[in-house]
Amino acid sequence: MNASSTPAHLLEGLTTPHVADALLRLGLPVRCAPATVRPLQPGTRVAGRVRPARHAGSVDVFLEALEQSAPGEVLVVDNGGRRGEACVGDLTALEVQGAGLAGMVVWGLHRDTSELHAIGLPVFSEGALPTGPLRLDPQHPDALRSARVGDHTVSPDDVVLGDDDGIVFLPLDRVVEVAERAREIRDTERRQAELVASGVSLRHQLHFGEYLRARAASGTTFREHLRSLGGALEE
Ligand SMILES: O=C([O-])CC(=O)C(=O)O
Ligand SMILES: [Mg+2]
Repeated sequence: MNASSTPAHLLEGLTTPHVADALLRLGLPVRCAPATVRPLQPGTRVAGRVRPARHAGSVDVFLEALEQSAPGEVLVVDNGGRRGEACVGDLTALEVQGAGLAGMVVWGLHRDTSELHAIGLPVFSEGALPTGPLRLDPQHPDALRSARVGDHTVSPDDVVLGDDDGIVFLPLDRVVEVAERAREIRDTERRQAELVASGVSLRHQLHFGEYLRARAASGTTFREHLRSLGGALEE
């Protein structure tokens, strides 16, 4: 994969809502991390191929994942959303950064918050807790092959995009198509926003009066109406 075709490059200028809407339009599953997975630092963005690791009480699984990783990937840590322990901190972040990865997304908690701010690696997690793990469980057989994030299981066949709205996953082999569709949606929405700012209401742009009449006459839904206009907004 050359630099101009990396997932991060293809997704440049797109937000997670643009990508989520593109996935929906293309009939692909819209897989988001739970809304509790937030960027440590507001304004953080991360994009890259998923490098999964399932944590079982020790950071060695992260070191092992990095042995198999490539620069530009994003370490996706599955700690089962555990609330009783942090599983990544400054040392893990430094190692991830040193391996050239683009960031870390954690379904679970982190610690060493002030050091993480200083390191500056993009980190998304569900919050902080002082204690690391007090357990050591057997490693899951798929510990380096896939990671669960909320309801979804992701692997190196997936790409992750994160920003202030959270995290969305998309299939690696569809990134070009998803990005293209997301760009169309973004451009349509930007034009609509500019028009609103210049005094043309969204209701006027979306022929809202016609929709209300069609709904009364034949039960047309707003989504059907938008589709008939080729509009954006909801998807
Ligand atoms: O010990 C841990 O669980 C993780 C940690 O603090 C670090 O990576 O610095
Ligand atoms: Mg630490």
